Amino acid sequence: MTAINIQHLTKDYGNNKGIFDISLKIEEGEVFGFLGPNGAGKTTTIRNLLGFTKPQSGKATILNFDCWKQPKEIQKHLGYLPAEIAFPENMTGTQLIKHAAKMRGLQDMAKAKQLIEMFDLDPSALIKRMSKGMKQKVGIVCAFMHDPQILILDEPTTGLDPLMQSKFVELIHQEKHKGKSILMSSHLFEEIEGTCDSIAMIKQGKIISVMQSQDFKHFDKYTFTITFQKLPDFESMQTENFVMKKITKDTLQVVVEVDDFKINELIRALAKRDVTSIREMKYSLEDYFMNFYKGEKHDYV
Ligand SMILES: Nc1ncnc2c1ncn2[C@@H]1O[C@H](COP(=O)(O)OP(=O)(O)OP(=O)(O)O)[C@@H](O)[C@H]1O
Repeated sequence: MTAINIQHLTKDYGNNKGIFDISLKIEEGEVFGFLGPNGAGKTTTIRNLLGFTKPQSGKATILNFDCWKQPKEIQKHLGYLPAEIAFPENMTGTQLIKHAAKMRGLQDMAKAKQLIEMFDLDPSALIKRMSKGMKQKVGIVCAFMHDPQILILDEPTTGLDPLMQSKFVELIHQEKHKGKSILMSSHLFEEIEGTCDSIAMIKQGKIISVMQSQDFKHFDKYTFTITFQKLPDFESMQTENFVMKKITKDTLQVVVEVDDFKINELIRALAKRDVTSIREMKYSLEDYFMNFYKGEKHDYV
């Protein structure tokens, strides 16, 4: 069964802001990454799924329930982590978690306890005294504790330190293993690259591409900016068999792109020369997608 089905959804805020004719399908048991730069329309799409806003046209369903007309039915099966959590500040984390459980009629707090331990959270503090990361952990407990079939997570690792981010990835793997359907938004490719079965990219309110994991997992290129000490080394490097993306004589700098299987070759080439610095450049989201679509597929618009 399709877990989340978005068909031709449009929410136009004017001035080209909003989402326009968005269609996406997330199948049962699938982890789906929703990627896009700031302001691209990720939260707007998610707010429509939650039934918070009415689309001007199109339709979204979760487990075949209409997101706008049947949000209560959906709630029973849904865990939601908002991008910006607005908690009542005068409660402690424990009170809030208990309150959220009561609202859901949840008796069994075993999973909540397990999550609190996993994320090393002390929920006894007042929420207004909590750091952003601690609040995020409380949000994660509330989103996952009732073991929902569907999870919608809006920028879930915001505020988490690297250790906690990797715990979060572990949690996603556990939930996926149990057959949960997960929609996860992010503006960081690396964040969802390792967890998602599919990734959709949204830009200026439109879906510009959808990729399956077998496509993006095979994309392993690295880009390095290398600075040489001496002109002859800088010049001779250009005769080596590497893709030079940029050559700057003034600074004796080259930008080299290599496939992961050619890394050793690059190291050998550099060992012969006097290098003053080498820096790996992270691909931007768009670079990843643009590279992927170069040559192979042409549905990039
Ligand atoms: N209620 C609203 N009224 C008017 N414009 C809005 C409203 N909500 C969102 N927008 C605009 O719609 C666009 C999409 O916003 P949205 O919050 O969906 O982006 P996002 O992809 O979630 O971004 P971010 O990564 O920054 O959270 C933005 O230009 C935003 O300013």
